[in-house]
Amino acid sequence: MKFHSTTLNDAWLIELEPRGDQRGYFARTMCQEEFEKHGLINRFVQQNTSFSAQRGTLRGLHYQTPPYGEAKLVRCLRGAIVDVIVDIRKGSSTYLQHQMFELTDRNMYQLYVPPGFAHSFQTLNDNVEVSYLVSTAYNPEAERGLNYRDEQLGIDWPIPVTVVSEKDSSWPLISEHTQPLY
Ligand SMILES: Cc1cn([C@H]2C[C@H](O)[C@@H](COP(=O)(O)OP(=O)(O)O[C@H]3O[C@@H](C)C(=O)[C@@H](O)[C@H]3O)O2)c(=O)[nH]c1=O
Repeated sequence: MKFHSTTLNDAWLIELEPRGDQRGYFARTMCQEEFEKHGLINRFVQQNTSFSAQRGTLRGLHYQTPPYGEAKLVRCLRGAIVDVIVDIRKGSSTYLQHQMFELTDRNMYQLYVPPGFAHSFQTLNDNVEVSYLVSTAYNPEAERGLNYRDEQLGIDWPIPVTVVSEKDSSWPLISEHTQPLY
């Protein structure tokens, strides 16, 4: 695995290193030792998969409040997505900055999202499957979101949003929060 730093503190774009032969390829997608060497959380408690039928579907931006913050390791198994993450850690020098990454079933990239980040993705084609590991169990009481239309975030979604859950269209704007986000 190759670890590429991003513009955001502690978030990493991880490039798989496939070993090819006449059958196809083999690649590691997570390695406790290599993750530890790079200072990444290397213990995951849940693996999730989601399928989105329609191009333009948006999920997010989601996070869990402390002490239930999660690291996520995200990979697109079918189709393509743009994955957008936002640093919501108040003391961080990249606070409220976001970055967008294209993850596809071909490009061998996966994204490591540290705790204290809001996470989202938009699908770039129909029938998209995304799989991700998380380091903390799902806790509905700690579940929060940023609004994908929040102008303060200024996210330039690459294509029109076609499908979004009611929950995700109703997250408050950052300016409406009276407490720190994270
Ligand atoms: C996340 C999650 C949801 N659920 C349930 C709640 C609900 O009934 C159904 C669908 O949940 P959601 O609408 O939150 O699914 P979704 O919008 O796909 O949520 C996911 O979005 C991406 C962007 C992330 O970063 C993930 O961590 C997760 O929050 O599944 C679980 O049972 N366990 C879980 O771990």
